Amino acid sequence: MLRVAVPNKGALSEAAAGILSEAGYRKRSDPKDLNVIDVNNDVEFYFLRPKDVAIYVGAGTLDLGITGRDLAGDSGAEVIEEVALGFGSSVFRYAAPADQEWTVDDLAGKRIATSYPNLVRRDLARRGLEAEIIRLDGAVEISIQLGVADAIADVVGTGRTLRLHGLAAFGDSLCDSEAVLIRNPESAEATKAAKQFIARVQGVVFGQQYVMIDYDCPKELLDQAVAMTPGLESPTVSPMLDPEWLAVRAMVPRKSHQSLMDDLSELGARAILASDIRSCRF
Ligand SMILES: Nc1ncnc2c1ncn2[C@@H]1O[C@H](COP(=O)(O)OP(=O)(O)OP(=O)(O)O)[C@@H](O)[C@H]1O
Ligand SMILES: O=P(O)(O)OC[C@H]1O[C@H](OP(=O)(O)OP(=O)(O)O)[C@H](O)[C@@H]1O
Ligand SMILES: [Mg+2]
Repeated sequence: MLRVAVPNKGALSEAAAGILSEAGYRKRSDPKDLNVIDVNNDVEFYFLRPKDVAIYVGAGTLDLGITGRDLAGDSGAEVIEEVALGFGSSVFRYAAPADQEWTVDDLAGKRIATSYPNLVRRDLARRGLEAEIIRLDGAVEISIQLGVADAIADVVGTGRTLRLHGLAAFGDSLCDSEAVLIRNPESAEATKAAKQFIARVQGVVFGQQYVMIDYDCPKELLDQAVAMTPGLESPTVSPMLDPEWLAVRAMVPRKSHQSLMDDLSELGARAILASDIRSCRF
C-alpha cells in the first residue's frame, strides 16, 4: 500500500486536503485522525506536522508527502520535488527593525532568530558570514522586541506580520516556497501506485491553472482567433449548422483568461464561455 504524508494542520492543510479529495482520495472525517486508509485506492494517509513530512519521506518510512519547499529544504532530507502545488506561496527573508538600513553583510556577528536554522546556516556559509542562530519554534517576529535576537529570518506571505512588528525585510529571498508533493528517491520511483498518485495530483493542479474556453468564430477570423487560443496541442475546431461560423475549444491559462475573452470578443467571436477544469491527464 502506498503511504502518503499530509499536513495535519496549519497553513497548508486545508488546500492539501482539497487537492487530494478532488483527486479522488478519501478525506479524513475527524481532524484528530492521524491516519486514514483509503481501501479503494490502496493508499494510507498519515496526517503529520508539515515540518516533519520531509523527514519521514526522506527516511523512506513514507513514500510521498505534501509539505512546503522551505520546510523540505530546511529538513535536509533527500527528497525529490514531483509537483509544485500552487498554494502556500511565500518567500523566506531576513528582516530587522525598519528604522535602520540593513544589508546581509551587517548580519556578521549578530543574533538571528529563526524556525528554519538549516536554511539560514547554509545561506550564511555560502556568503562566508558567521552569526549566532537562535532557534525558535514560531512567532519569530516578536523575538527582537523581546531582546533575544538582532534580526530574524522567517516566512513572509503578505508581509503583514513584519509590518505589524515594525520590521522590514532585506536581502534576496533565501527560498521561494510553495506547497510541493515530494517523494522518496528510491522507495517510490518504480511503483505504479506512486506514479498514478503523482499523475492524479498533477492533473488536479494543472486543471486549477487552466480554464476551458469555448466560442463561436466567424470563418474568416479563425486564423487570428486560433493564434490567441492555441491550446496545448492545438484547439478543437468544429463545424456549426451555419456554414459561416465555426465552434472553437481550447485550454487557456486561468490567470489571463478574462483579458483573453475581452480580446476574442473585440475580434468578433461570440458566445464565449469559460469553464473550470476539475482534473486532466496528458
Ligand atoms: N502566511 C503565509 N503565507 C503563505 N505561506 C505560508 C504562510 N505561513 C506559512 N506558510 C507556508 O506554510 C508552511 C508552514 O506551514 P505552517 O505555518 O502550518 O507550519 P509551522 O509553522 O511548522 O506550524 P505552526 O505554524 O502550526 O507552528 C511553509 O511552507 C510556509 O512557507
Ligand atoms: O507575511 P504574513 O502574511 O503576515 O505571514 C507570515 C507569517 O505567517 C507565518 O506564521 P504562522 O501563522 O504560521 O505562525 P508561526 O510564526 O507560529 O509559525 C510565518 O511564520 C510568519 O510569521
Ligand atoms: Mg507557521
